[in-house]
Amino acid sequence: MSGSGPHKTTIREATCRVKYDMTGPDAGQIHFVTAMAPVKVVVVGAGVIGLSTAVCLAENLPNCSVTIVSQHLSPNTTSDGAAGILITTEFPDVPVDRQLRWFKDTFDHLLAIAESSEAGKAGVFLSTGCQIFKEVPRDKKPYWSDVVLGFRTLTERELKRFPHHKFGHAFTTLKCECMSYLPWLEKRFRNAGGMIIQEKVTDLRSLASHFDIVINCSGLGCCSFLEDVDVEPIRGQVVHLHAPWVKNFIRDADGKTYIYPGMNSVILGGTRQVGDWRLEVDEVDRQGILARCCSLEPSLRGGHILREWVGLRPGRRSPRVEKEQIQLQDGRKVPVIHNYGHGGNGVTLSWGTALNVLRLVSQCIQHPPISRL
Ligand SMILES: Cc1cc2nc3c(=O)[nH]c(=O)nc-3n(C[C@H](O)[C@H](O)[C@H](O)COP(=O)(O)OP(=O)(O)OC[C@H]3O[C@@H](n4cnc5c(N)ncnc54)[C@H](O)[C@@H]3O)c2cc1C
Ligand SMILES: O=C(O)CCC(=O)C(=O)O
Repeated sequence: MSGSGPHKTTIREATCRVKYDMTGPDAGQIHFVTAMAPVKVVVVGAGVIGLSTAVCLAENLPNCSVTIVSQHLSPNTTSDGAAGILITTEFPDVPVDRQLRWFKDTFDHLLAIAESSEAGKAGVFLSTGCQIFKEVPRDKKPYWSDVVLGFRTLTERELKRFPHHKFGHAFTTLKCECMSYLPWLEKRFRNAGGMIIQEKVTDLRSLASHFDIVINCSGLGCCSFLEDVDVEPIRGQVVHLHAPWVKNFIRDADGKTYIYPGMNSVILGGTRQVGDWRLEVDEVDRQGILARCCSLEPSLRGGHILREWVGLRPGRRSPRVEKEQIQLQDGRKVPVIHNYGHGGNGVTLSWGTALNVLRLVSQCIQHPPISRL
């Protein structure tokens, strides 16, 4: 954090932390908390990864105070523009059972929201459709098939809709629209006593000098203060179409063409341009997206464009969810927990990787390398 400190920066309704109810059943714990200063945790980033992580920590660790420091807030993060469909790929450097847990934890968390009266406010709902393949895949049943609902193979009759494709899956998954979900999470975070500071971090070390534990959820932004040669942008362009008659999603398994009906528009995608930092809408990309999507779902030709958007996915061979330690000049060792590099799967893995961070922070608190504890 820069020398200006939290009070001189843009603090959005900074709320005080009132974790313990003096009159509640946990009144006995008040003594403990007031006698011991809370562990000060800072989360860098307020996209879907940062907010999910901050909520998990603030709601589950009563002896921690949690602050988010973020350059951009909703609706100006990459997460805000994501299609928000829960679907995953396989990362090469993470054991499959760990990836499965990240996905299942996220799915179960969002399914509970979709089934609750909060669903509309949070922008989370079930979505049914199919994923189709131009060639029959070697692995006909992906490792995540039991996480989604009603997974099955497409019938020959269903496949007739897609003459250029030879195989397909049908299933029900979730769609989590971050334009609604992020403000909803932000409110939940503030209700748990969390504080948000809008500021750019330029150096983790100086941030660490103000906190006991640092959590890095800065997505592609980590490039500005971290040396990680594996991180690169993967540009994605989408078109929002008004076509309310389209109810089911269609995804080409190559990941380049998809049609995702949402609350207010159908999202058509996409592009995956590795190393491309351009944020402007590209005319040629738009024509390609429309042509490919209309060839899968010809009725889209009757829709009209509402808006277009470009985002840069935080590309990495595999997400980085792990702990390291940095040593400050005064000798103090501060744990830094990374949670970034989710590529095109950040919404899909958001709650699962946040819970993973919660487990890592809990270990730090039980075995603190923090000199003041
Ligand atoms: C077109 C498109 C469609 C997508 N569709 C899906 C989908 O359907 N399903 C899915 O799972 N994923 C999807 N994704 C991927 C998803 O958007 C990302 O994986 C996800 O947004 C990453 O979240 P994040 O919180 O890590 O990053 P971001 O949303 O980029 O958030 C990073 C945060 O860190 C802050 N920050 C960065 N640097 C600094 C700094 N130096 N100091 C302070 N703060 C900093 C930023 O301001 C921001 O608040 C899509 C992506 C694109 C581009
Ligand atoms: O891959 C998909 O189909 C969902 C959209 C997405 O995740 C992306 O464009 O990054």
